[in-house]
Amino acid sequence: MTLLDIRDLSKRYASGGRDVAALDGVSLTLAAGETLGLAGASGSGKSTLARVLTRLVPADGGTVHFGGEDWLALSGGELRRRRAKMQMVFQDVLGAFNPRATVASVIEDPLRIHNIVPKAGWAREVAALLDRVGLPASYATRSIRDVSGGQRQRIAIARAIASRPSLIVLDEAVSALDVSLREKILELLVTLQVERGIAYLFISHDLAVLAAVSHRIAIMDAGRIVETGPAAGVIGAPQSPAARALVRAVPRLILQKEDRNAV
Ligand SMILES: Nc1ncnc2c1ncn2[C@@H]1O[C@H](COP(=O)(O)OP(=O)(O)OP(=O)(O)O)[C@@H](O)[C@H]1O
Repeated sequence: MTLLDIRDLSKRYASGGRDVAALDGVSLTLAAGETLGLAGASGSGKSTLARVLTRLVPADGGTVHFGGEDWLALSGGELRRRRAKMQMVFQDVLGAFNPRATVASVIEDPLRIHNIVPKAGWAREVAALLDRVGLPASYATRSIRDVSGGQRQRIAIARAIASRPSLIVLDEAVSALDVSLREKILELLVTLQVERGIAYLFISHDLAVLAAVSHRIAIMDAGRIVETGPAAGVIGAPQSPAARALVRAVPRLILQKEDRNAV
């Protein structure tokens, strides 16, 4: 079942006298429960796509249907309500939080905003979500600034799944972590996906990361999707110059991993 249908999305930026087509006719689909890996060189438009999809910046043209709804046409209270279903995890998104914010308050936000459980149930729900991402319930009272980078990403994932989304957009979500932490977070994400049927748009400049989690991979270059296919195909036999350059940058051993089964 198609969950996300992106058609001909465009976004231009004018900066310093330059006019940049950050998104230049991007079309992609994502099935329920699927991971689509999105790779591309720096500046190819990956983060712009994440920001347009999550409604942080407006598109100039094109359409997005999410769960069958005209996603870019939603506004106000309707958009706020529907946002429960599309969450995001960016690179250290919680690092920008108020240093006095507690872990509990960060995870309670979506419970409150989306009215997931009544206030009396928040503490129990926060404890369950922390447990689900591998952290003790005692972390709830810590300040968000007093936890490590890896723990912060676990908390960001707990916050993202709190509103029971059908899609999570992850933009370089594991890029700041060292290799062993990164693997653990990727395992957690795959387990959560299997348990809850969540689809991921998984953005990374690192094909080795995408090889580990993606069912399909799309390659971006200069605001365009230049290649899409099953992960094993794109990595094993890249067709476009952009995909070939990304594959060349990854050690051979890592790419010998088995492809994830198609959903
Ligand atoms: N707010 C902005 N103002 C002006 N130009 C921007 C802005 N955001 C992005 N761009 C430009 O749009 C293009 C795409 O940028 P984007 O950040 O989406 O690429 P990216 O693939 O995510 O890169 P990276 O991997 O380095 O994050 C780049 O040329 C960038 O300079």
